[in-house]
Amino acid sequence: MASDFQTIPIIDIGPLVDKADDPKMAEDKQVLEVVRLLDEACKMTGFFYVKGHGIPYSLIEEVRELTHKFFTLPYEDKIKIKMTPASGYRGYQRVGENITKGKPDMHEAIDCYKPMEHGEYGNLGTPLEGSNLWPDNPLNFKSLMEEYIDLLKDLSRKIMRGIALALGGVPESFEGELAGNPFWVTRLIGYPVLSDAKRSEMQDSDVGCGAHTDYGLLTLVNQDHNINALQVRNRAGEWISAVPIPGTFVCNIGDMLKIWSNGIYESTLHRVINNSPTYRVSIAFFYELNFDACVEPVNFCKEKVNGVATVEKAVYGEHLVKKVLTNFVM
Ligand SMILES: N=C(N)NCCCC[C@H](N)C(=O)O
Ligand SMILES: O=C(O)CCC(=O)C(=O)O
Ligand SMILES: [Fe+2]
Repeated sequence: MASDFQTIPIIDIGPLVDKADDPKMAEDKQVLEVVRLLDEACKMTGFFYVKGHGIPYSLIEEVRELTHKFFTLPYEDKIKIKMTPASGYRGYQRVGENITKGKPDMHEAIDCYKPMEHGEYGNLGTPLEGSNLWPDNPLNFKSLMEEYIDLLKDLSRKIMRGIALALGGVPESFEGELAGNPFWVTRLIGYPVLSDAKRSEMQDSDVGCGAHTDYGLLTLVNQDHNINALQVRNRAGEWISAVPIPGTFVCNIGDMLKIWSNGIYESTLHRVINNSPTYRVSIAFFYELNFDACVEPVNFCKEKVNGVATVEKAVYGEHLVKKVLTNFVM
């Protein structure tokens, strides 16, 4: 259960990243200390920063710089990769097109999903079938993003090995049938500057992204420096800023991990409000389960609450498709 946290912990995951593929990782003192910190963070806040992750600083900066460049292009250029139902909901969406709890969000974005072949998951996958739409300007956009996504996939797998241990499982708990072929989502997001009048009034309609939880296992957010916009809700209902810490990722757990852990870890509500005079970019990478994975509370997490399941099971792909179809009314 989330607590009345006032700050979000920073975890140096260096030892976990180094030893995540070592068969003896679960006996390593330094790894176990990282695991303990992950457990505490997942229980207390559902959010934490990671440092010592091994992703080059220059790459982290460059993906945001290129994303800034794309969003400054004229609208006619951006809609060349327009997101539609026919594109598998992949591509560019303008400000206001994404909807959270019935209200348009004040952000534009490029949405990407793991490529999916026609018929790969039967009817379950149909709405998301396709491959990603990348702009041809900036020139190296596609190759840079694909490199970034590959690295974040592997990093997430390693963090999930730590989280598996934290919950009392084996390191491979989130591999094999459940997440051996993990689905992923990447959102490149831009939050425009509000007019001065709006900034002083701050109406509801000026929310960059309304309060929501993420859908899968683990999210890694790479956000612009010097703008406090991402906010996380604590148990008392206060919104706590996830202030940018250059070189780190903000990590948070999603709905599927809440189910698997029988609610021992919760997917914490968060929102984005860019009330600053500067355009803000963030790259959110979502590491998920196998698209067709059916997830239910694992026995050893049920045992911790008298053997009772406190959450409903779900098929990941169904949960995602339902969300995507209500996020965009087209
Ligand atoms: N894949 C994720 N988590 N996307 C979050 C998108 C923003 C919230 C969305 N409109 C909603 O209502 O869920
Ligand atoms: O822009 C951010 O900092 C977070 C975005 C987010 O929460 C999401 O896309 O799910
Ligand atoms: Fe989110």
